[in-house]
Amino acid sequence: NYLPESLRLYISSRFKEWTNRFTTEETMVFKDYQSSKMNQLFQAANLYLGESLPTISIPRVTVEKTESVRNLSFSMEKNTEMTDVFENVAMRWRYFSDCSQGMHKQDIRWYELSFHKLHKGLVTKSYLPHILERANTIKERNRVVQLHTATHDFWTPKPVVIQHPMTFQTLAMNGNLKKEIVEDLDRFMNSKEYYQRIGKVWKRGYLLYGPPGTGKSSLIAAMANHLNFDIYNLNLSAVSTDLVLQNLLLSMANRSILVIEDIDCSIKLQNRESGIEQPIRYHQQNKVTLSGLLNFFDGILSCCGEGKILVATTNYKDRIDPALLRAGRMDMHIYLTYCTFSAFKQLALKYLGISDHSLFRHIEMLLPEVKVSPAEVAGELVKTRDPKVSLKGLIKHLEEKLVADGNSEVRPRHLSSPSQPSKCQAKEPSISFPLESNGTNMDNVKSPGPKPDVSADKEKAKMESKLTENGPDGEVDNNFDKKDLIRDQPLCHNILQIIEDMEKELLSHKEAITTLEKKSCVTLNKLAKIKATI
Ligand SMILES: Nc1ncnc2c1ncn2[C@@H]1O[C@H](COP(=O)(O)OP(=O)(O)OP(=O)(O)O)[C@@H](O)[C@H]1O
Repeated sequence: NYLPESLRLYISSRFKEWTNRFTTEETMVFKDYQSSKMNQLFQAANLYLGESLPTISIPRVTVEKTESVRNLSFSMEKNTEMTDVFENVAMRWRYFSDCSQGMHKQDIRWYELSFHKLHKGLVTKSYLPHILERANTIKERNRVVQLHTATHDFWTPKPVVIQHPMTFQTLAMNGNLKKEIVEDLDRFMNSKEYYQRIGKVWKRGYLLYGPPGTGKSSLIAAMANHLNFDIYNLNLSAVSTDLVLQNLLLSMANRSILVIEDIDCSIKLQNRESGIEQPIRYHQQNKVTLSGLLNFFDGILSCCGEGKILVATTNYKDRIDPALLRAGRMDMHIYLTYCTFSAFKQLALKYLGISDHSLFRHIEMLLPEVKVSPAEVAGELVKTRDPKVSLKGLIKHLEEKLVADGNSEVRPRHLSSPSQPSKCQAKEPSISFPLESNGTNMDNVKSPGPKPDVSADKEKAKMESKLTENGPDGEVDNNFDKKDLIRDQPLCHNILQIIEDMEKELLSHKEAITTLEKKSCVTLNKLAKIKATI
């Protein structure tokens, strides 16, 4: 205390210098944050050392398991040390943590790595790169698939961990198609150097299209699980401008799948060909345009990050602007179709644990005749665990659908065009024909025509009842007087018009009945054939 401080500091630094001459050890420090940025070497060391901690003898370790990782994580306790051996050289690691001084107190953490000074070259040139590479592998292995959604023009800060059980093993799909998709994904993932060599951006676009319930969302989940990629789900109609769209894309992590579901619902059809650039949403303040979207596919997607996959889904491929569909934007168009027998067998194995059954033959005959989605088949199979009961339920469902599909096409001609409604629609004919042959009725088939005008109907019903000498309920109307007609010219004119309308309507009913009879015969024949085969 008798010496001035500057002199004390000088003496202590010279003393350290002098003692260092005799020490053979060197130490590197890895702080968790460097200039307020996360230090990648600290993180890498954390993962790398954590991997060997369960295998070495160490008095205390911290173990944790969080939702965002797959496996247990081990880390060193404060002020403890361990030794790692790399190329026969001992590397001594110590872990420290402390509380920072100042206004905002926060934890600071750091590792110290000590080694013989002769091995400094080995540490910087080989050991540290090895740690970084190993940490990347561990990170990938530990990763769980997360779902990011965009709200208020940003990705949600807390993504949801998806534990979707759908994988390519459980996805029921025509064997070849599944194989082709998996091969395409694997080829893409292993082609980073190839893309670089040919000067192409490392990205791939898939268009999934097909009727509802044919497994488009399930396929996306299977892709994400296969690649262990996060999913970024983008609803274009919730994005306000092209600029926001760009920012959203730029903030996506690498190795992720961008999903745009129901792309046909978000984009104004043919807006390029018409020459008028329409916003995707029609409210005035929204300005995401098709050209914005194309730039987004070609430009931004091309320059940011690597290994990006884009998946767009639609139920109606023909509603999408061709500009979006061309190769380079959508490289693979995957049509997901109604349930085939091969897909059914996969579902039966998954849901009932059976690979064959005497009822399979019946189902094999029915499936090509019925438009049924895998989702519907899965819905039937999941109802009970008893294979026989479950398969019988499915057969009943398929038979009912077969009959309904066949008959729903049959309707009086004038009703099939909603833009030209019949003048005599009040009674809603034909739609609810009961099918006596098999007990199925058509009550659930919707009328395509507009709702009838009830007041006008009452008037017509009155006229018609007079003409037919029957009341609206089919009772005989004895008050009808034919002399009234001769006296009243305008009334005659109206009646003639009604007669013509009724004739037309009756004719169309007749046609419908004939077609229905034919269809019923075809359906009955089909069922008879299936029965006979069984
Ligand atoms: N190919 C399939 N293999 C196994 N299960 C399937 C398949 N397709 C559909 N399913 C089952 O049906 C459910 C609904 O299917 P999914 O949501 O994938 O269909 P989708 O084509 O995306 O339908 P939408 O067009 O209505 O969004 C799934 O959760 C899954 O259980």
